[in-house]
Amino acid sequence: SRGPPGPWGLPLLGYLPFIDPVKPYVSLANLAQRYDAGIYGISLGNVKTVVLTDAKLIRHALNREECAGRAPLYLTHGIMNGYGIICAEGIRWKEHRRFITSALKSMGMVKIGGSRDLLGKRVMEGADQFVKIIKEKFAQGEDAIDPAPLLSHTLGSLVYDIVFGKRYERDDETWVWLQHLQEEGTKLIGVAGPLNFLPWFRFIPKFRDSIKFLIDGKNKTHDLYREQLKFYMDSGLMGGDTHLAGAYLKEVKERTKTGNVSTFTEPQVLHALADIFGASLDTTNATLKWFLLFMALHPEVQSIVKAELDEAALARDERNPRMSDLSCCPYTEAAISETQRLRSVVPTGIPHGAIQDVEIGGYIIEAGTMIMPLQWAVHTDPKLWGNDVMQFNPERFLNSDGRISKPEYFIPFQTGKRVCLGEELGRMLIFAFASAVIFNFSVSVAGDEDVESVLEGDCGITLNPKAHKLIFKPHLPI
Ligand code: HEM
Repeated sequence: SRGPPGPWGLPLLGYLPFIDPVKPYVSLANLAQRYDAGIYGISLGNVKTVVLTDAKLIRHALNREECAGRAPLYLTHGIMNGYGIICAEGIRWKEHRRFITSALKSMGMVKIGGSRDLLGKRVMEGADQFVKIIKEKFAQGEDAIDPAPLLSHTLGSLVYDIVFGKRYERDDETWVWLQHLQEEGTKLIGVAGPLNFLPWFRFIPKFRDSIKFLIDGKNKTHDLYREQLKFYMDSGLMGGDTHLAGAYLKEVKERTKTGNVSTFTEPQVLHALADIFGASLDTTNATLKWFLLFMALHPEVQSIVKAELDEAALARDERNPRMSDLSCCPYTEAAISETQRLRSVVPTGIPHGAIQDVEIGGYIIEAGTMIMPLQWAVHTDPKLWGNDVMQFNPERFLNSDGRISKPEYFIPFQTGKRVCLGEELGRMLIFAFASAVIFNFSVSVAGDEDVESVLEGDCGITLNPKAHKLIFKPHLPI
């Protein structure tokens, strides 16, 4: 048996010292150019890693049961202890993946049907909040605005409502605190951070503090969620099919009655709800920040999107976009896809772990190996996308009759056994905010921004643009 080829590393550290800590995905993608099969092996500290950069191999590997585990990372296994859904494996993962998928369907995360319309309307109303706040700011003479905190609040409270059935006011102390934890947490938990690979790093003060922050944060947020669940149980108000917390409580009640609690225990439910909140918010938030930035930098694209949205609204004789417009606004959808391609929000991909030895691309991957589907390499490969691969060009997602066309090697949600289970909700959230903003405002970059640097971004678990301000000019007088 032989493993995939790869570079030599140092004892203990492996290849880690040669990876740019700011842009690990770029180092890993550059390294791929030495190994033309689209697969190579490296050691990251004590974690054996196989990096996949070929879309076909990625599709093949992520479809295999043997590759459906998670990587043995300290931050995921050490902090989450295998609870929840993102880090779970085996029976726990299967039960909760099935449960959450079906609960989200009942809440309206379906491609067609009446419940989708309800969820669509709810999501659109969440996006209107964003528009409303920007208009207020504009009326007060504030023209250059940092979109990040406003997105974090409006998108965040919408997602919180979907998961926990509650909305917070913008200045609520608990809510401000929760947003802060969420943001700092995702910064600290970078997939390629050294803590994951060198467990002894946790004795270094800086890292010890990060871990303390993460664990304290986890415990305190769980206290908050537990209180919310207790309220629903005591009051019997489980919220119909309007939030995931209620769905979980009903399931637990049912299972307790029939003596089949299985993995539906309190810590598991808390971790699962926290996972869904984080997984939906961080990814859509980062995507929207990139989208608004690209719109601001490409006025010609922005005006085509605006015209398309106008036409769709006009056809319905209405003054605002609707979720159903997603199916008749291919250019807008293409602009969103192009955003997801040019700035993969999880550039290293969310790694898997091999549960058993498995052969991929003619090489043996041993049980316990981390499998990294390097989205960045696939999404910036000139052999797939052409020489203008680093340019923002939505047209590459349109076919000759103007319809949306997404190639198989476009994998922002990954593929296979653990493919993002919230893809449809993610698409709805992004379309709602993207369409509401472009419909209402002309967006441009504030004059004094260092665009190059903003575009480089900051990479934690997700890749976000660096802080920046945009100018939102209402299309209609307000
Ligand atoms: C732009 C939006 C989003 C992007 C780019 C995105 C991307 C991803 C990726 C790359 C994965 C890893 C899949 C794998 O391991 O093979 C993932 C997993 C996951 N996503 Fe999303 N996601 C988005 C939105 C959402 C939303 C809205 C939800 C809410 C339900 C969600 C819930 C999850 C969950 C629970 C997992 C773990 C699945 C598992 O381990 O079985 N995501 N997502």
